[in-house]
Amino acid sequence: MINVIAEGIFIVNADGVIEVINPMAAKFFGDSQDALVGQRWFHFLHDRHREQYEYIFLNWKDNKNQPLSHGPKEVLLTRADSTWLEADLSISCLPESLTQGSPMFVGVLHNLTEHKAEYSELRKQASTDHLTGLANRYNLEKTLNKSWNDSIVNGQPISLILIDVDYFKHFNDQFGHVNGDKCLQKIAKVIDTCLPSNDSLAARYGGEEFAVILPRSHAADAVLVAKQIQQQINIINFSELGLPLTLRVSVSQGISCEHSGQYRTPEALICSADTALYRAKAEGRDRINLSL
Ligand SMILES: Nc1nc2c(ncn2[C@@H]2O[C@H](COP(=O)(O)OP(=O)(O)OP(=O)(O)O)[C@@H](O)[C@H]2O)c(=O)[nH]1
Repeated sequence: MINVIAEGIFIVNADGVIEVINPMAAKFFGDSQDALVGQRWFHFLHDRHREQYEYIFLNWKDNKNQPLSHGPKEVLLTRADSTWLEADLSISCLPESLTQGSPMFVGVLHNLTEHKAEYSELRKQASTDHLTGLANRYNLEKTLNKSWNDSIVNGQPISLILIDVDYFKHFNDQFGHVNGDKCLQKIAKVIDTCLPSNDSLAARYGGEEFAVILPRSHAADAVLVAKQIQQQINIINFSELGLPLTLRVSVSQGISCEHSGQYRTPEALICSADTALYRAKAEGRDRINLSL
């Protein structure tokens, strides 16, 4: 039965030496069944887990109370060809009635590689805006909370820019929603290229509104980034979409900066940038307003 089962199964003695191994477990360990029998199974664990299991197995004989059986735990295998494989490992002590009194253990391995890849893809999708590829609002709020806490702990400033496309309804009405989407993609790309550091984040905040988090940045640094965004957006070319060569878009931007306890929460920082953005709109658009 164990030869056809889709999980990796191996049986080891009290020294951790493999006595029986099924084809799936042999595949996980990266060698033939014959070559694996007689080897200590924990030698195929990544350093991170090897010492722990070696210790448990080698001490088990002196301390029979030490629990060795456990349900699924994530481990990293270092296979015979030195590649890695992420797996769930369960270990159970076989009843003595089955092993003629000598202690034996059965290990069950479940390959996690596909789950991990799917999980990381799902995580990526859950935090990304599908139209622009920027971080979505959920990701923005999560990152802002983290950056905010880091800044407070380290006594560093943090700035936030809110960016809203000007007269975008007019753009959609005149050139169509599909071109509107392409325009948002171009704007997102520009904003992303204006980020000054790896820990800055550009996000789509909502419809035609974007946000930039600038950890370790004073207001003056944020103004420089906003100016760069303004200039680069002003020169976006839409001619390859078949739109007029002279077409120009602009954005209004509101900036807030926390540097010495002005704001009590990340939400207050967002509110303040929003008020500054509102003023930038009211003052005529295509401009940057700094919240004081
Ligand atoms: N194409 C497209 N349009 C969007 C999207 N999300 C929001 N919009 C449009 O963005 C427009 C926003 O319009 P308004 O809130 O009136 O703002 P505005 O026309 O940009 O004017 P101001 O912000 O005052 O300068 C609306 O027409 C929305 O339909 C989107 O994902 N794609």
